[in-house]
Amino acid sequence: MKIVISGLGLMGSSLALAIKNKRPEAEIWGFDFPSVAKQAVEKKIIDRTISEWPGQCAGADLVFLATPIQIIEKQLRELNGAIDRRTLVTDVGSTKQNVHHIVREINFSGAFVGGHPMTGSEKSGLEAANPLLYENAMYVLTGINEENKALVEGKLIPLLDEIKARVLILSPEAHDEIMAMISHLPQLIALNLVNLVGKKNDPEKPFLDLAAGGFRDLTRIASSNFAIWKDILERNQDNIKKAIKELIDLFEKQYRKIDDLSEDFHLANYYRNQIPKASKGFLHPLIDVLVYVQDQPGAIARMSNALAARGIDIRDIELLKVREKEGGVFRISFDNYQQASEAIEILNANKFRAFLRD
Ligand SMILES: NC(=O)C1=CN([C@@H]2O[C@H](COP(=O)(O)OP(=O)(O)OC[C@H]3O[C@@H](n4cnc5c(N)ncnc54)[C@H](O)[C@@H]3O)[C@@H](O)[C@H]2O)C=CC1
Ligand SMILES: O=C(O)C(=O)Cc1ccc(O)cc1
Repeated sequence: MKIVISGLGLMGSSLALAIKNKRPEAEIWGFDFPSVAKQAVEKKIIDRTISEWPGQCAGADLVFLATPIQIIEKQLRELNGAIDRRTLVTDVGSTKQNVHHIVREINFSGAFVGGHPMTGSEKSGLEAANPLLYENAMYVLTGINEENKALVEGKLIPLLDEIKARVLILSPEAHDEIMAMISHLPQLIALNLVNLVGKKNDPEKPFLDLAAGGFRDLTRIASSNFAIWKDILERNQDNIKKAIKELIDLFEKQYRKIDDLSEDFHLANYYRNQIPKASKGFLHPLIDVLVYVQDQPGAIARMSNALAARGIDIRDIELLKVREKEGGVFRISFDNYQQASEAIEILNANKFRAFLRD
């Protein structure tokens, strides 16, 4: 199977690693700026680079576009005429009506289905790649039709199943409306909250020093990369403006009855409990613990066995830094603070150095 991934940043590199883990026989071709593509080959994230774009995409089984949204749009136009309907092109962009609009407008020569994995992070670039990023993540597909159905069902969905993503089919319109509310509005809320408080911070009144769990939970994504968000906000601006208005209305109501919010708390508790616990949800970030591990045989097994023996489930793991002969720093992530603190206790008792990540 020949798979092309354009854009070897957080989403593209993580996808490449996940596919390679499950399908070692697949040939993964990567496309990015030459320096990035070269690094991706050196780190064995991809098998080979595309040196002639779009020509070398011809004959591929699958092409994933994982660049910023405006580049996805540009590359769709470039691929037009270079591939035929035997190649299924899909993207991982955060908005969907825009890409379907282009596919219709140019009468795209390949097969196309929209995609949006509901996973990611505030980090970007190939260094942030994580082979487990797609595991248990919802993965939206849009615009399945008679023309692309056989390839979507025969090639794309089986691959997504293998990397343990959970496919959900939506219309591009429903996708963009939902994203405005559950992804794009939260991004703006995080920005506003951090900026509001950050501007007031001074030595006399150290707002930021005191910012604890709730503030941190709500604002992790404030560190996101504007290069990605610029396009998202532009492409989904109508839905986002509607979402902002609705939020302002809610705030105005609360402003008028700040002493009587029991109903709001009641409802919020009820809805919050309905977010599926088993999937990587936006409002359910994992709690990270950093662990120093000596470069000794079996050290990782000792770490995971110690936690498994006490019934603590590691939800994600990543090697952050490694020095030969000295060992490395692992990020291990847990479902909640309680499990994370228990894990820290167990690991420290087992002679690891573990602590909560800021
Ligand atoms: N960051 C996140 O959490 C999520 C992002 N997405 C979507 O995934 C896409 C990629 O986002 P990330 O991986 O976060 O970004 P990133 O910044 O980590 O990676 C983007 C990659 O595209 C490459 N690129 C940029 N312009 C290019 C060009 N002209 N030609 C070739 N390569 C080019 C960059 O060099 C970089 O390696 C975006 O469309 C975003 O909307 C979707 C879900 C989650
Ligand atoms: O880090 C997080 O929790 C995110 O929400 C990241 C993210 C950013 C953009 C998307 O389209 C999807 C996910």
